[in-house]
Amino acid sequence: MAKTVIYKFGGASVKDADSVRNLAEILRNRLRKNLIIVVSAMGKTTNSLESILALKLEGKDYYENSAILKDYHLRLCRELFPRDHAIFPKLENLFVQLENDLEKVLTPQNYDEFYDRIVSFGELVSTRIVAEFLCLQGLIVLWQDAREVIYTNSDFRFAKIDWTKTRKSCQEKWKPLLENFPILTQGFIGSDPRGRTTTLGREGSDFTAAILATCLDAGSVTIWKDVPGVLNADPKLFLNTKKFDELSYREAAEMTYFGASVIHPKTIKPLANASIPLFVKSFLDPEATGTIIHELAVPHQVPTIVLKKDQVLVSFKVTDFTFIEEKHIHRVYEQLQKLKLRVNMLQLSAISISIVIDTQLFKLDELIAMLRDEFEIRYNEGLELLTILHQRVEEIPPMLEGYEALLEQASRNTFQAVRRKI
Ligand SMILES: Nc1ncnc2c1ncn2[C@@H]1O[C@H](COP(=O)(O)OP(=O)(O)O)[C@@H](O)[C@H]1O
Ligand SMILES: N[C@@H](CC(=O)OP(=O)(O)O)C(=O)O
Repeated sequence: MAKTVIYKFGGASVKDADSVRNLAEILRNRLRKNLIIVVSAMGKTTNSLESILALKLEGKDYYENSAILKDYHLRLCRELFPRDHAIFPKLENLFVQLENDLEKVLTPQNYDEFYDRIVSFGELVSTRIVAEFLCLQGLIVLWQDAREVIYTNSDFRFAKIDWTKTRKSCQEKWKPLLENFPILTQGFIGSDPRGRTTTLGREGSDFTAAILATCLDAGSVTIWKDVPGVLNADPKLFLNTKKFDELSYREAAEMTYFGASVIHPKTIKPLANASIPLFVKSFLDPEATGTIIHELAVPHQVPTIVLKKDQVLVSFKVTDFTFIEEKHIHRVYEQLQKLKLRVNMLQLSAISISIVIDTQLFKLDELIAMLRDEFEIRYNEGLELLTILHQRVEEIPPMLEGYEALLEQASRNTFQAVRRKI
């Protein structure tokens, strides 16, 4: 029996009617049984839903924003479907459901759970539209709810996969279906033991593709992007980028760890463990080869630049004239763990611990509140974390021109700086 193949289409590949038509063209010659198509929310829908949530939390009127979001999806559908198509009442129902959910009580305490219920809507609506459009084109796919197979714990917004349960349900529920039809489903979402909607972390649809691939012993995963493949820097930020034809799992994992947003950081590990190749291909040039990520003995050593925005540098200084000891580091890390904050860069001096973390609503205030009795705490927001892998010395100064470097560190293979525009 043919192995399952997973395709993942992100927000950019379904951002407007032409993009959805393009997706259908990509599938026209590729649609087969044992294919899962994972689709994200359309365009910047997840960001829009986050803005609606932020307004609601501040007690402000979000009606205009939700009307704009509804109008965006409706306009897209009007370009794709005849006026009397069943997608229109379906869309209407989904938006009524969103409005009802938005009317419930939101507090900082239930924010994460509320967030997951609301933002998952982006994927639920996009998959309905794409599935209906494919069927209209004679490309028959089965719409399936990812929450019926992707099981997680209840860490809302950053839910962890229950691999045993997920594998079992993939094998029992979806494997038989795949023998007859391709399945189209949502990225990014799952459900907790109480059936509540969870999400896997922003940009988590790539990870969904990897989870499904692992649990269904797939032959490959292809993520369709608006770039020719994985490049040695983000082409939206840097000129003269070079495409990797192939990368080892390790190299790709390292790039994503430091923030190369082309692939979600959790995607590589499960695929590497199961030796499932990951293809990164362009939805704008689907016949081009793209990048293959697989086992590769010889690493590239090509200088690779990764830029992570929205960073905060926090320094914890001991106040009692002692020096930094293990117990201080332990205290800071303990609190970071409680808040589920990951350290992107760490530097120790005799009297202080400096960490760089992603900006996240409420979390910095909470961290400071937890540790202010033990340390003198300072922080700088709105920073960028620059990482250069396989750096050449002459490449570093131009990267810092026009910037103030607040923190720098280098090893043989990696240079990092936290920078801010002067
Ligand atoms: N090293 C890199 N190689 C290619 N693209 C990169 C790299 N680093 C960042 N990117 C960015 O990743 C984007 C594609 O990822 P993303 O926008 O998350 O796709 P989607 O949401 O459609 O899945 C590209 O448009 C590019 O700007
Ligand atoms: N829609 C979610 C999940 C996702 O992965 O989206 P994309 O594939 O467009 O990065 C997000 O924006 O976070």
